[in-house]
Amino acid sequence: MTTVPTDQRAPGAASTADPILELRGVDAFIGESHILHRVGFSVPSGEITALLGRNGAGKTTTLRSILGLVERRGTIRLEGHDVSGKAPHEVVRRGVGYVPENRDVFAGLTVAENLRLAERHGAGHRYDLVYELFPRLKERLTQRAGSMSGGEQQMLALARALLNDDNKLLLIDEPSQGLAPNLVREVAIALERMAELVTTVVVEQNLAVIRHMARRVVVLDQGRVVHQGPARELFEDERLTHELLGVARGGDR
Ligand SMILES: Nc1ncnc2c1ncn2[C@@H]1O[C@H](COP(=O)(O)OP(=O)(O)OP(=O)(O)O)[C@@H](O)[C@H]1O
Repeated sequence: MTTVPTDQRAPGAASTADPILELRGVDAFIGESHILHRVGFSVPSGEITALLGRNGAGKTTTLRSILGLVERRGTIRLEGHDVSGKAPHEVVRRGVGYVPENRDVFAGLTVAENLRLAERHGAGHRYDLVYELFPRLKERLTQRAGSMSGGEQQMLALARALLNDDNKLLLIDEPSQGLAPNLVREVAIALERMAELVTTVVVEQNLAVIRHMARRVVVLDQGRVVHQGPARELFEDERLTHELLGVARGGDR
């Protein structure tokens, strides 16, 4: 079989290469609680994989396990390298960008300072792209992040993850949470552009957002993978969507 080099593929095209990320038999623990049970899935490069499931299913814990922010066992491979025993800073240094649910910007610092702090030594920094995708940030470089709207803070968090050109994988937790509908659309468009450059795993409850952008889905329930495959297969099957996510086709959560 001939493998098409990543740089010659159409944006978002399915990859025939090895997965960029692979989880096998991953268990995760928070204190005494056993949260993830034998979680396994693969993330092909060059596309968006959505991590779905009801509240408390284990989506955030899965992202945190990849980063080493919770105690985990099992195998996690990034570009074929086993990172399952690595500390968070080591995983990040291998080119993983993380946008947590709470956005995690430095509220007391300006937009420009927040971006400067995200610069990774040794990487190129894509300021032009960041300002093209998020023109509002360019207009607010001297504004303190804490005084910006929730949507603008989300854009800053995404910009921080996108800034380093050696990032190979972005892990983004609930990007549309708490945003007004017009900002949800803006963030969704930015995410799609970002994913053309960097493989993305996104946790998202808003199915209207995810059904347009995700190529693959992984569904979790009670810490276990209960479904994975092409996004279209799930979203075109109303019964399955309802069974796995508790919503009817076309419905948001
Ligand atoms: N610090 C913690 N201590 C104990 N249990 C926790 C902790 N954090 C999460 N959990 C539990 O782990 C399970 C998975 O939580 P997680 O946040 O990963 O789910 P989620 O699918 O991201 O949920 P949501 O969609 O509501 O954000 C839940 O039952 C949750 O109560």
